Amino acid sequence: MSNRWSLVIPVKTLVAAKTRLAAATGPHRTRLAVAVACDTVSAALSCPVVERVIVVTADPAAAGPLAALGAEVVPDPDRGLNTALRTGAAHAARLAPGSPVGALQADLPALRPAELAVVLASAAEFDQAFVPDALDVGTTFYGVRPGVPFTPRFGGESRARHLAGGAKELCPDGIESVRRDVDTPDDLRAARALGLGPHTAAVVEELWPAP
Ligand SMILES: Nc1nc2c(ncn2[C@@H]2O[C@H](COP(=O)(O)OP(=O)(O)OP(=O)(O)O)[C@@H](O)[C@H]2O)c(=O)[nH]1
Ligand SMILES: C=C(OP(=O)(O)O)C(=O)O
Repeated sequence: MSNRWSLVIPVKTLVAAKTRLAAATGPHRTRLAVAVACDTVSAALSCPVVERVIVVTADPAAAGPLAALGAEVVPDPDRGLNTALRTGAAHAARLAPGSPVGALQADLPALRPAELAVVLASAAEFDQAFVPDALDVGTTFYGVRPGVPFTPRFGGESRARHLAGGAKELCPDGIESVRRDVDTPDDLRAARALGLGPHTAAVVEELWPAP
């Protein structure tokens, strides 16, 4: 039994990823998607209550750099986001059956380890818990205590589905970086204002130098 978390981070095949940023990023879209995932995974691995990060992806161009950071990579069966998450959680259960398991979106480029630690400490008090995204529409984190079925309901308006599924909603002050996922240029501006991780900052500074 451990109170440190196994976190599953799903990374979509890059050719299909971050399409809402396509017009803004042109040929740099997939490079930005990898940078964002690298910052998310790095911050998660730096969080003291995270035991391991399991990345689920079918894309070798994402798998390589994320494994180099210290993530374990599990192949994606390519049957959608929630199947990818369940696949990662099953891997976690084999490695550490007594540990809590969480799913964290890969598009949190401003993620701060201390804010993630606040979320995980709070989530550990409930059978199932989740964090709504900054717009209160989607979800950025969903997690369960050891022994509780892992039932992610991500995709689109998932906040309402996680609530309906009985998960406790966590949104204390001071976890902005955990809630700030990046799908659109406006999201990227908001994440930049919070403070981007180094991989994303390097790409963003190159594409849109600060005045
Ligand atoms: N492994 C895996 N990850 C996925 C899949 N679908 C979405 N994701 C991941 O789930 C998170 C949310 O993805 P979406 O917002 O739906 O897709 P996106 O690629 O980020 O953005 P759009 O193309 O603009 O929708 C991101 O971390 C994605 O990488 C999937 O089928 N498999
Ligand atoms: C997949 C989700 O959201 P988004 O497409 O906004 O990243 C979600 O919030 O469940």
